[in-house]
Amino acid sequence: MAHAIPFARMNGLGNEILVADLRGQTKRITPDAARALAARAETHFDQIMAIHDPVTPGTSAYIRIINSDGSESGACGNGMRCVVQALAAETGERDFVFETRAGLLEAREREDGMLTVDMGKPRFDWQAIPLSEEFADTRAIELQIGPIDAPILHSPSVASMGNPHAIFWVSEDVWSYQLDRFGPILEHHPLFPERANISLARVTSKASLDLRTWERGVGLTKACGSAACAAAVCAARTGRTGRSVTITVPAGGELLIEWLDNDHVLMTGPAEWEWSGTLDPETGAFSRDEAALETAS
Ligand SMILES: N[C@H](CCC[C@H](N)C(=O)O)C(=O)O
Repeated sequence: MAHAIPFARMNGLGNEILVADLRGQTKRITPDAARALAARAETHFDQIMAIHDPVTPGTSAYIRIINSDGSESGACGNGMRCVVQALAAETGERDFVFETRAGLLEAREREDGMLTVDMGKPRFDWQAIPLSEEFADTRAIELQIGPIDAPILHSPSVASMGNPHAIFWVSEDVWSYQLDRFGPILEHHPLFPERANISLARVTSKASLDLRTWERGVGLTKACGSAACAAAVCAARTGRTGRSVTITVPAGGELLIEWLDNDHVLMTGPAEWEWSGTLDPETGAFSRDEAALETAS
């Protein structure tokens, strides 16, 4: 591999993340490389967080977010926590300002090792999400799946956290719905010209909810940080919860989401390093570091 770059396999509450270091060079991870990495069990991922040199002065890095189908997103909460943990370990710094396609965001590693990312301000206007037709009130839009007179899922809240989200409120266990069947249909629904992340949320108290997500460009994942933020703000906005919510995700872990008075959404949770290696950003060929292999064997 002539052009190998370092990367780390990590996860954020089970959301499978590759953090790739492209600082100091102009190369980008190609969609083909992303799909090749996603197709192999060892490197199968939900998102690649590609760290590039900063573009805007005063920022720590520019982060490109790549889904497993090779498409790009403006936000990835779980991946951003992984980036913070990796860079904090490398530099000893705790506070960072990152730039993504969706703008600037601040993040930090706390003393207790938890990672907090300021996911910015949610957007609720229909053009920002975006929707393909006008809805004056996005707290509940007209969209349903199942029989017309007895829909299985209906009236989602929609929001943008830098990426599009639809949140369907359910009263049964989030596992009792066939999200693997409905997810792809709703992700590609004509109402969402840029497709959408589709979540099922069950409110369990005024300060907690269970969440399961079908991710745009990926499929079912074990957790989705930006969906957790979207679900929390939509829950607060519709009076289902207060503005501070603990979200339980399928892998069993928890994220704390706080919607501050200044409209910013803070997400706090863990990240975990699994192993490191090098990869070719053009082909996706990779190898694991020997030290990691020794530890694993
Ligand atoms: N796993 C991510 C979401 C990735 C977003 C992506 N699926 C899209 O919007 O295309 C998260 O923790 O926020």
